[in-house]
Amino acid sequence: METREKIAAAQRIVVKIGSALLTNDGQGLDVARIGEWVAQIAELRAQGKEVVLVSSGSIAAGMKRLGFSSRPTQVNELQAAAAVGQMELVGVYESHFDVHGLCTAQILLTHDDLSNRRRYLNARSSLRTLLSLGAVPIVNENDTVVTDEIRFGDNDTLGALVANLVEADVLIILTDQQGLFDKNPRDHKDATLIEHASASDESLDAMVSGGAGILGSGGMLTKVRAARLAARAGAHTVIASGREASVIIRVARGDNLGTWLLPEQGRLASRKQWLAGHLKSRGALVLDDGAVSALRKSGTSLLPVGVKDAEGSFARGDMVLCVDLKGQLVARGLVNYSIAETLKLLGKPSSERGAILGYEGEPELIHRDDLVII
Ligand SMILES: Nc1ncnc2c1ncn2[C@@H]1O[C@H](COP(=O)(O)OP(=O)(O)O)[C@@H](O)[C@H]1O
Ligand SMILES: N[C@@H](CCC(=O)OP(=O)(O)O)C(=O)O
Repeated sequence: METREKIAAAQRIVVKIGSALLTNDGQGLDVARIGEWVAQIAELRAQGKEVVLVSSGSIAAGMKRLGFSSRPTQVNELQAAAAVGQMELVGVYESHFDVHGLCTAQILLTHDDLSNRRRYLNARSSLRTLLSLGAVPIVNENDTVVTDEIRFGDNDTLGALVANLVEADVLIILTDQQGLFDKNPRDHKDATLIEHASASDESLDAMVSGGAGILGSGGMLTKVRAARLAARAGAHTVIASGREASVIIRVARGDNLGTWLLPEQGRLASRKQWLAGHLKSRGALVLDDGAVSALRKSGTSLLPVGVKDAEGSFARGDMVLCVDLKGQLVARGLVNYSIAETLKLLGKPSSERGAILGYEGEPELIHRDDLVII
């Protein structure tokens, strides 16, 4: 029987509240319920725990204000709705936290902010400073400056990246369902709740087809993936219903509520966490079986001799995917050579690189410190 002692012992918690829940299925922001979650977060703070809130709801709130009856499809309308709604959202949070004597801080992040190592470190330092000063950071995607290609889109992924950023022990994802079911409960009355599973369990993916509700963006699949991302930093994830009384307090004290997704491995080094969360790649390297097994079993660097093919338009220092001969993802890493140079080095021993390139360069295509196995 699994117990949730590790969750009860958590010192740093990220709470993600989804759009479907926050807006009470489209009826504008559910101000009363937001007040209940805030009171629970204030109680955790009083217990000495640190909490970062990742809150959706700007687009849904802005839609109501601007009179849209359904979620706009045009990017500029989504951006306008987010700009209007974010004001209301943080205003509601601030007035509720103020009642408990807690100060709030708004953090709006984009994909670029977390992909760029320097900005990532800046965001991490700001969040840690805010926590040390006793403020409650409220994070959302900076929807007004992102277009579809570079959006996180759903806030589950953002929640996991924030959990990695602050090295949280637990990520609590509140949504409009009791947790993860073995099939979508909106369509299947006989769906049963999964009480706990390993975050890396691939059989979970087949349970979550069917996408998001009318207001949410990611559905359950992005929550399962977020749990996997958080697990890389050693964090536990609990997916639970935000409509349960005292849900945040109960989950945080280790009650058996919702779905608990466990990390299997220990914390990855901080640089590797950043690599794992770095979602946009510029190309791919196709590895032979020997290279795949060297990476997986021995944790070695990737040498040109084990690479069969390269595609994309990457430059030195860019993120590339490493796939096996069947196209399955094996690793991600920062490549030492451009695509043109990589194509010249394919399959060659590293000792020949000077003669091939006309300069010495590094022996590895990707150094093991810049590589994260998937
Ligand atoms: N296996 C599943 N278990 C629970 N919910 C599921 C499952 N598969 C799909 N869903 C859907 O995921 C929705 C929650 O995701 P979403 O609408 O994105 O919410 P949020 O805004 O809280 O992120 C649920 O309302 C449900 O219809
Ligand atoms: N940044 C968006 C959130 C997108 C969204 O709805 O995400 P999710 O709550 O994960 O379904 C907003 O504030 O509207």
